[in-house]
Amino acid sequence: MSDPTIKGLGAPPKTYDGSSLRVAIVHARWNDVVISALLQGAISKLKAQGVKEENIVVKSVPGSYELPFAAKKLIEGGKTQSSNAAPSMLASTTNLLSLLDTDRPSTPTPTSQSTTTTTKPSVSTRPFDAIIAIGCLLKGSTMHFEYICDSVSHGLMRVQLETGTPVIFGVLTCITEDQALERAGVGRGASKGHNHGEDWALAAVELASQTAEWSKGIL
Ligand SMILES: Nc1c(NC[C@H](O)[C@H](O)[C@H](O)CO)[nH]c(=O)[nH]c1=O
Ligand SMILES: CC(=O)[C@@H](O)COP(=O)(O)O
Repeated sequence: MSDPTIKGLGAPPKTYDGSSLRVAIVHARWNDVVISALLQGAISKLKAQGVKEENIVVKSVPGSYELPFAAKKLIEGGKTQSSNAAPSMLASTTNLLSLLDTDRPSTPTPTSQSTTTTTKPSVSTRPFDAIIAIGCLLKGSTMHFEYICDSVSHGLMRVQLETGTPVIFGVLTCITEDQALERAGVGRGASKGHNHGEDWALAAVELASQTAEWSKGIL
């Protein structure tokens, strides 16, 4: 019998509160069985960490190759949306919110802020505190997989370093379908595996919370 594995994520130094955070998830649509499970895992865990539904924006792109570009545009769009939400414009936040609303039918459209006339900046138009980029790359018969894995991993790293907004690497790079299904918690064998979307949500809340403190010099 083999030794038990030592592999795995250690406990965080503290529990992070996501109630004031705004998070965007951008996901590819390739290999949708896996993507759907990862997306649901990420959304449920974000909510469990206190992130409000109206502060979770979900967008999709065709494939993983599109993720770095989309992540960067969402970060920029969140900043633009925030600066547009000046007090004089808050009466029409319905229009502003529609620019970056979820396109996933299962995630309801935010309504609670749509008629506000307060002069306090709305939490739903603040810049994104973190992005989760979700994709599932499966090895085929050509070098397509290798090129996309390489560009997407480097691209997402570059986006977070250039923008200062954490970008969570939620891209599975799998040789077999079973590897992908098990990492989405929907394995076909006796063990369903573990949904890594949940881990990515935890990473997003942790990095967003730490970044907010570190940026203010709270170390
Ligand atoms: N084969 C996979 C792809 N391929 C599509 C590319 O990501 C891209 O959309 C296309 O080349 C157009 O730019 N995408 C995945 O996410 N997963 C794959 O297994
Ligand atoms: C989109 C492609 O280039 C496609 O032919 C890749 O094929 P494979 O996934 O078998 O490498």
